[in-house]
Amino acid sequence: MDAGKSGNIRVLMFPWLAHGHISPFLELAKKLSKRNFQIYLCSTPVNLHPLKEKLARLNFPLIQLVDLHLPPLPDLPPHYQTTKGLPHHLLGTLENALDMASPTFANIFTRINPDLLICDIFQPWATSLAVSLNIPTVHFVTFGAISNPVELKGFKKTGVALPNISGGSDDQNGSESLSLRDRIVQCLKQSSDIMLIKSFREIEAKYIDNLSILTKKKIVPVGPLVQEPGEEDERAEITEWLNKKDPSSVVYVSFGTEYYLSKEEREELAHGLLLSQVSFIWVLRFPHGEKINVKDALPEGFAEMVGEGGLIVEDWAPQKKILEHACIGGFVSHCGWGSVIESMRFGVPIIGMPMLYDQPLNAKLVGEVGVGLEIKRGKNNRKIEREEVARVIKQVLVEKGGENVRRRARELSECILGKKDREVDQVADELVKLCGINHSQVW
Ligand SMILES: C[C@@H]1O[C@H](OP(=O)(O)OP(=O)(O)OC[C@H]2O[C@@H](n3ccc(=O)[nH]c3=O)[C@H](O)[C@@H]2O)[C@H](O)[C@H](O)[C@H]1O
Repeated sequence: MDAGKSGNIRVLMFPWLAHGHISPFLELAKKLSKRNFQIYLCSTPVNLHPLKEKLARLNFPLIQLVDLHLPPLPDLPPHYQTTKGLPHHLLGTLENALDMASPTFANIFTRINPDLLICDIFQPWATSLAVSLNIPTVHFVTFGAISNPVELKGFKKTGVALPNISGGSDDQNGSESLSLRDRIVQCLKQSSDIMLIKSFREIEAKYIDNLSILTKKKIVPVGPLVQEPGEEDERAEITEWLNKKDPSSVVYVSFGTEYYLSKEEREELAHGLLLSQVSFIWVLRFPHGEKINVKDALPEGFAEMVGEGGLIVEDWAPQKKILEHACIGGFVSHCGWGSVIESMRFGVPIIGMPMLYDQPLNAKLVGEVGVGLEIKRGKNNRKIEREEVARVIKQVLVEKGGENVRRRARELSECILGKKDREVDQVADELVKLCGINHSQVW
């Protein structure tokens, strides 16, 4: 970096191709651009297209979206170049396709000539490129410190598979691409001494400190970074249904953008919702090309039994808008990190139903912070059971026993609101120091 340079620091941001990663990068880009950082956000066209329209409506002149075209692969057409809606068996293919795009990324990098690269921890070749050009790299971890990257073995302890996104196994059984753990370790070894994380000390202080010791880096929390619901998220039919419900009387059910319930899980969840007698709004999603119609996807006569007591939303729902609504009293969630933080921001207690990756650890954190309870799986078969689903929903939303959780969720939401953007100011300071440029920032 050129210490003599002044003006706006130019940041190239390069998240992994997942909605749950791109959203936090975009929110950080918005906040840094308001502090005069020039941001270039790089991803595949299918990931950037919905952002183009949104950013055009909002006022972020210092954010530029940069298309990265992956090499054409027979089973990975352009609309599959994202994890959103991608059939699970293609995750490794997507990871390999991104690796194959490293020369294209190198051309983008040299054309933009950034002062700083903010990158995910799955693309070590991007970090290597920056190091070779003497440009500092900062990694931005979009999941919690509790599931910190260095202790990936923790995922095994919780009995869930690692994301097989690298095509190879985590045990590096000679697969042609790097294992997830190797990607992360290589990234951490090459990057600068600070690492950003989408978290905050009020919920993760001990895990953030532990991560700093493990990685020997200064861990800089960026705060909750929750996108405030905009008018564009309005879905009149959903708002109309919610407006008819009493305060805190409805449970919202969603499993993020990458997990799809099995038939058996849908059955148990559906019957659990019926048994709970709590009104619900349930986002029902299927991978591209595997969509089932709602009538066949749910138990026989479910719609008739539920009547106005439940609303099924297919494919996509305005999650922040729903969580913000006064009638929502709980969130049955897979505990993806983005959903956990959003539920905390809007003060909605979580009924954890973790599935994969970091989600069991996120569910553990939710319990430790006191803003939710976890649906325990069957002792022998670790399966979801309808009676347990109903028990936890009723406890969190209705019963006296859930009062502490409901109160703690409200308290944490007020704490988050009171923080404003304190963490982002510190992030901006750290990046200016790292780049050694007289950055003209006013905030
Ligand atoms: C970091 C990684 O993100 C992954 O993303 P995933 O999409 O599964 O879940 P979230 O992180 O909750 O992210 C999901 C995001 O999609 C939004 N949404 C989802 C469904 C919908 O119908 N409408 C919406 O607006 C939601 O508001 C959230 O922002 C995995 O969790 C993984 O565990 C986590 O470590």
